[in-house]
Amino acid sequence: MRKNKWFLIVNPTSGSFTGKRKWTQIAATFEAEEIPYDFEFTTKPQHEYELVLQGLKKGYRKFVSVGGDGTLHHVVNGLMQQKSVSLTEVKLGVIPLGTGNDWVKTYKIPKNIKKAVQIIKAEHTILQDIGQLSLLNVDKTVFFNNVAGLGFDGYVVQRNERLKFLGAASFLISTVLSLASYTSTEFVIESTEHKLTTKSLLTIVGICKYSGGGMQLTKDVDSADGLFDVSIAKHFSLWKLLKNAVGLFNGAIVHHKQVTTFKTNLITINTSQDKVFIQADGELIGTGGFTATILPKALPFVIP
Ligand SMILES: Nc1ncnc2c1ncn2[C@@H]1O[C@H](COP(=O)(O)OP(=O)(O)OP(=O)(O)O)[C@@H](O)[C@H]1O
Repeated sequence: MRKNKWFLIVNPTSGSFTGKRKWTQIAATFEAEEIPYDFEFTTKPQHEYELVLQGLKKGYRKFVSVGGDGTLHHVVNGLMQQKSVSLTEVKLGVIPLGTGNDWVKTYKIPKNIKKAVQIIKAEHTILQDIGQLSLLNVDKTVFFNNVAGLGFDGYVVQRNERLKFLGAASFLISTVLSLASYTSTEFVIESTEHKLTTKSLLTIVGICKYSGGGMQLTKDVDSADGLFDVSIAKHFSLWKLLKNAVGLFNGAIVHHKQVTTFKTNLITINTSQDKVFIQADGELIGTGGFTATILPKALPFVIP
C-alpha cells in the first residue's frame, strides 16, 4: 500500500534549520488533511539520493522533497539515476523550506505550509524537462531540474556556502563580493545551432526561470518545451551590475547588449582554464566544462 502513501524526504538543515523548526507543523498539516504519509530525515549531505532509492525499493512512488533547491536536486538525481522504476509511475512534490527556493518560484508554489500541502493533496502534475550534465574533466553525470551554469555563478555558489545563514539576500551579497575578485573566462560554446568562442562572466543553461535567490537570468522559459534557455553574459563591472540589479530580478537583464540568449536541446561548454566552477540547481558539481542534454518531459512534478 506504500504506492499510495507520500514519502517525505526532510532535510532538517535546509534554510538554516527551517526544515527542523517547521517539521511539527508539516506533519500536523498532513494529518489534518488526512493525507497518508511516511517520512525520513536526512542525516548527511546528499542523503536524499539514498533515501529515494530505498523508498522506491520499499514500494513508494509518491515523493515529497521537504527542503530547498539542493534537497530537491538530490531527490531528482535519485529518481533519474535509477532504472528499476518507470518515472511515469512517480510523482514528486515540494514543500519549500530552503534559502533560495528558486525552482518553486516558476510554478508559484507558496512557502505557506498549508497551501503547499494542499497542492500535494490535489496531485496535479506537469511532466517537466530534466537536464543531463556530463562533466568533461571527470566521468560524472548529474541531472538538474532548474538551472545549471559555470563561471561566475559557480564561483558565487561556492562562495555562498559560507553566507547562507544570511538568508535569501546571501546570493546578492555573494554576487557583489565575488565580482571584486572574479575574472572572466574564455569559453568554447557549441550547441546544435551555434559555435562560438567568447570571454564571458558566466554561461547559464536553464529549464526554469529563477536562480540565485530569485534572479531571472534565462529568457522565455518553458519548462516542458524540450529546450534549454541559454544565457551568456559578458563581463559586468561591479558598477554596471549594481546599475542593472533590478534587471537581474525582473528578467530585463537578458535584453542587455552584453547578454546573448538562445534555445537549444544540446550544448557543450568548455574552458581550458582550471578552477572554473560548475553549479546545478545551486549545488556545486565540479570544475571544468560540461555537455548538457535535455530530456524532454522526463519527470512528473506536482504543481498548482
Ligand atoms: N542532515 C544534513 N546535514 C547536512 N547537510 C545536509 C543534510 N541533509 C541534506 N543536506 C544537504 O544540504 C544541502 C543544502 O540543502 P538545501 O539546498 O535544501 O537548503 P538551502 O541551501 O538552505 O536552500 P536553497 O538551495 O533553496 O538555497 C544539500 O546539498 C543537501 O544534500
